[in-house]
Amino acid sequence: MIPLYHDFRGETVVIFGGGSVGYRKAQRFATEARVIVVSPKFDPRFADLDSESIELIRAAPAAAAVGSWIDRCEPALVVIATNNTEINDAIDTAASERGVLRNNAAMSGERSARSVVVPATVSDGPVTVSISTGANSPALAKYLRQQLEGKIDGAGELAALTSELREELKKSELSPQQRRDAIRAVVRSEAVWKALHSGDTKAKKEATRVITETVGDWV
Ligand SMILES: C[C@@]1(CC(=O)O)c2cc3[nH]c(cc4nc(cc5[nH]c(cc(n2)[C@H]1CCC(=O)O)[C@@](C)(CC(=O)O)[C@@H]5CCC(=O)O)C(CC(=O)O)=C4CCC(=O)O)c(CCC(=O)O)c3CC(=O)O
Ligand SMILES: NC(=O)C1=CN([C@@H]2O[C@H](COP(=O)(O)OP(=O)(O)OC[C@H]3O[C@@H](n4cnc5c(N)ncnc54)[C@H](O)[C@@H]3O)[C@@H](O)[C@H]2O)C=CC1
Repeated sequence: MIPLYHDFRGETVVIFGGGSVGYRKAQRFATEARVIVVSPKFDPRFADLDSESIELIRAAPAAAAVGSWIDRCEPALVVIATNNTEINDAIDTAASERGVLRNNAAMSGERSARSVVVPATVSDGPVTVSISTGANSPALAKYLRQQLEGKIDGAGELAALTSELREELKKSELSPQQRRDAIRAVVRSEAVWKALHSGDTKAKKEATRVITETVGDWV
């Protein structure tokens, strides 16, 4: 399996099943997408959710009706998380027939076309590290995520800083090779990471110094 990143802003995600798995996936996708959860019962934690992006629909669609629910919601992704195997299979088939991406939470192992896996994720700003065990061991994915938590602190800020520096470098006389060397030196610099971790404003100054050290005068 090859990981890809998908921008869900402005998109709809439909989740069938409002149990503990439906709740976790709803929280996750509501950070970007509009989320619709279809379920006859909801995990009590949904009542405390303060998110305008999540709509709860109390219904228990029959196997023959799930396709029309998908047609009405026009989702970018369908999450399959009911405790009813027959319904889960019917949703999987209906989404597949429509060419809609689906995340089947009730299934492990090999996937077919457009059947995607949700990885465990560690984020710092726009930087995300995702862990998948190829749909073999979710508990291991979670454990590895916990081990990585806190390890990428500062990466979000460094992404923003290097993005700014790349623009500045493009305006200089440096060759493309020199610009690449400069950016590579900045992201590897212990002094830059140290400045980011201490939360002061010296990171840009440090990065500028590292670039000069690497390629000479450039400003
Ligand atoms: C295939 C996949 C499909 C998908 O959902 O995309 C899938 C499937 C299944 N999970 C099951 C169980 C558990 N899942 C978790 C936790 C997570 N599961 C997630 C992803 C995935 N789970 C995908 C593979 C990802 C990969 O490639 O590694 C995470 C990473 C992301 C997320 O869902 O948000 C999230 C951790 C988030 C975090 O904390 O960072 C825990 C741990 C816990 O609860 O403590 C348990 C109990 C322990 C255990 O059983 O391992 C079962 C059996 C259900 C049953 O027994 O009935 C199935 C179905 C089956 O195996 O048949
Ligand atoms: N991917 C993952 O991380 C995990 C997946 N699972 C699997 O995911 C599924 C759901 O697990 P849980 O949330 O723990 O179960 P749960 O029993 O807490 O929730 C299932 C929900 O589905 C609803 N439901 C029943 N019929 C429905 C229908 N026709 N349409 C819509 N909703 C319907 C129920 O009312 C309930 O709210 C199970 O198949 C389980 O094996 C379980 C644990 C983790």
